[in-house]
Amino acid sequence: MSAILTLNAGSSSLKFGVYQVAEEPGLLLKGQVENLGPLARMKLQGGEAWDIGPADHAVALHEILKAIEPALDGRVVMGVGHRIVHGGKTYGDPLILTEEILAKLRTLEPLAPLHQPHNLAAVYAAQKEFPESVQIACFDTSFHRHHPFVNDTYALPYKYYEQGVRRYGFHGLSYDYITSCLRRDWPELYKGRVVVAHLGNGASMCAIKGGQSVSSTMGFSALDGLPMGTRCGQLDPGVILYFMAQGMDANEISNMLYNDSGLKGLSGISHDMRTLLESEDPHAAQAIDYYVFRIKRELGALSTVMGGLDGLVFSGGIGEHAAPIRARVVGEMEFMGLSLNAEANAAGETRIGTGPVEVLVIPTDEERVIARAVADALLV
Ligand SMILES: Nc1ncnc2c1ncn2[C@@H]1O[C@H](COP(=O)(O)OP(=O)(O)O)[C@@H](O)[C@H]1O
Ligand SMILES: CC(=O)OP(=O)(O)O
Ligand SMILES: [Mg+2]
Repeated sequence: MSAILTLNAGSSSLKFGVYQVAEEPGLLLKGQVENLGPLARMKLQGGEAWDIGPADHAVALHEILKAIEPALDGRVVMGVGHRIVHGGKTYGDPLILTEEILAKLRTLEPLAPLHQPHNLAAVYAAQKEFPESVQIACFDTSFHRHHPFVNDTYALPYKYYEQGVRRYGFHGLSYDYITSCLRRDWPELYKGRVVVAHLGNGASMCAIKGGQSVSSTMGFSALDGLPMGTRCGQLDPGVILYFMAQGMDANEISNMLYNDSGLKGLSGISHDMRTLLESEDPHAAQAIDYYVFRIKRELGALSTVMGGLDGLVFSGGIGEHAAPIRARVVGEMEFMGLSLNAEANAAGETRIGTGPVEVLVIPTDEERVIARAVADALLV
């Protein structure tokens, strides 16, 4: 008997899935270590959750390997699928990792410092733990690889585009999953113009037309676009020049933009939307206002790119669970044909709009997209 393991290192979590090998992989166990930092928690799908104390990605992986043993129940892990956040301009489709490819992926670490090093560390750990398994990379950038040039470039000297300074876009495994749900359950909408808002600790939005990514709010790195838990989102590059002129070096600037900005930096309270929504501090309200403002701005821009909007889908930790954020976005975009069914939104239903633009909440499942890719590789 054999099994598939999936590992998905996000910026605040390490998510995993264990599946039976099949064309449509059969789920055996799913869970995550969330809130990485001093107070991390292990959570298994279906309820069980426990504190594991301080945990970085390495400790989380160790805990996960312990937690999956009963689910494996003697099955041999034949394939481990990894979310690899950055594939650069070379890598798109899922592939079996070799030392040579891993070396190339390591060169992309500076472009995604909150993810890529942890993604690759998980590959080495899995190779050691399951020596008979193949390691499959599934790239977060892949869904966006076919953007039209105008959505793929910056207005820099062209040689930098050729060097790979491009708008890659991320959260592609999540968008891929949501698109597969639309194709199955909302076939008319699937053919139309949809904006998906993946609002997790990292956050981006994507314009998807006829099932294809047209434009994403994220670009060269996972910093651009929406403000996030600790990342700044869209920023005038002049601000970076100003910091440099003040004597800050690249590490200091990077640390500020990736770790100390976004909801955390603006509120001075927390990176976690739950804490901000509960807070009465006016700085929490200001950070939420900015968050909602940017989502609305991007929704307008992405709709324009597609020539209109047929549906908006919320996903990711905040998109799936923060009803007040959804209510504000939808309520403040009525002029574009969005309208909220407040009861359905508060009750956590899938369909929360009253039309004419469809508004949906679809929980993402990056693990399933990864598991399908591993099954494809194992069953050839
Ligand atoms: N009930 C909730 N209300 C508001 N925000 C929530 C809620 N549950 C989770 N979140 C937010 O979701 C974030 C985690 O989202 P997730 O997509 O799992 O993260 P990651 O980017 O690490 O994959 C948390 O940081 C938290 O801000
Ligand atoms: C790319 C990215 O920001 O991922 P996550 O939301 O999982 O941190
Ligand atoms: Mg994530």
